[in-house]
Amino acid sequence: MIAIIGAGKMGEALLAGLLGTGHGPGDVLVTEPRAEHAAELRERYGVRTVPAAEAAGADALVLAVKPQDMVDLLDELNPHLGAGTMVISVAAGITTAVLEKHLGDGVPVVRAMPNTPALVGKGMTAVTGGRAAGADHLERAQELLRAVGEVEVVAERHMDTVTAISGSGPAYFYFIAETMVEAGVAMGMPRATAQRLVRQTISGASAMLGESGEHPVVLREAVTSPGGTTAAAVRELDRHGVRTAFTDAIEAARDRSRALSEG
Ligand SMILES: NC(=O)C1=CN([C@@H]2O[C@H](COP(=O)(O)OP(=O)(O)OC[C@H]3O[C@@H](n4cnc5c(N)ncnc54)[C@H](OP(=O)(O)O)[C@@H]3O)[C@@H](O)[C@H]2O)C=CC1
Ligand SMILES: O=C(O)[C@@H]1CCC=N1
Repeated sequence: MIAIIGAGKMGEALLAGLLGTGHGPGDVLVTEPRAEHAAELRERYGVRTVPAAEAAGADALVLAVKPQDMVDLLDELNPHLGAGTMVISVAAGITTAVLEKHLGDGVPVVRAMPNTPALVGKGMTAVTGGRAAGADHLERAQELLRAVGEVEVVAERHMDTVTAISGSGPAYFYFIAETMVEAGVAMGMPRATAQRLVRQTISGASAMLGESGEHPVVLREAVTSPGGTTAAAVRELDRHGVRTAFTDAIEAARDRSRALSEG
């Protein structure tokens, strides 16, 4: 049995992803404190919603509450954890040491960082195990998360960088998509046309990146005709320091993830 505590944006994406890839609604319990949202989840997914104390007995317990709510939740769960329960936290910044401190030293914990494309089975998740998590726990966690996309095992020291790159990463692409649509509209293009062009362009570019195995520089060079439009556009991006802005943005996300572990 899998239990998910916190069915917000990420918890629900994992729930929908798991149910869409072979897990039955009878295999998943959900804890959601807001009665109205809990009723929606029961209606939409056919899952059972239960109090946290009951979810704590599941074989795999996924914690998807905000980092700021995590310590209170861990203290609440501590007395109710099942003997064989493995805890998987997806919270940004919350270290395995914090999880172990509040759940007990012998509890197998896995820190994971998924992303919202899990909703459509295209997630990218990085995982790292705590002190009591053996190879079998890490394998079980990977198997569970592979249901919603790809999984990579990383050393814990990389988890804040993972959070900044793949955890927050989808937002950077939506930001670019939004900017491209608005640019088209500003130049007089109907909004629906601009949206269609941008959606298919980003989805096509990302399919090429995923399927060709080429470095992004090679793919960008193939679009950049000598003396052409792309070269003019890239020169403007460089003039405005977009590369530096992106690097600074990713560093800020990493630093925010680190700060979240400090409460
Ligand atoms: N969004 C994303 O792309 C990603 C998020 N994450 C991580 O996932 C976690 C959740 O983020 P996100 O989904 O964006 O945030 P949301 O605010 O959308 O979700 C948090 C959910 O937790 C619920 N909740 C709060 N306290 C409890 C509790 N004690 N028991 C059960 N449920 C509770 C909230 O309910 P209510 O609304 O009623 O308060 C809400 O539904 C964070 O730790 C974040 O770092 C990780 C990777 C990507
Ligand atoms: O914005 C956040 O804090 C979460 C973590 C990664 C993506 N969303």
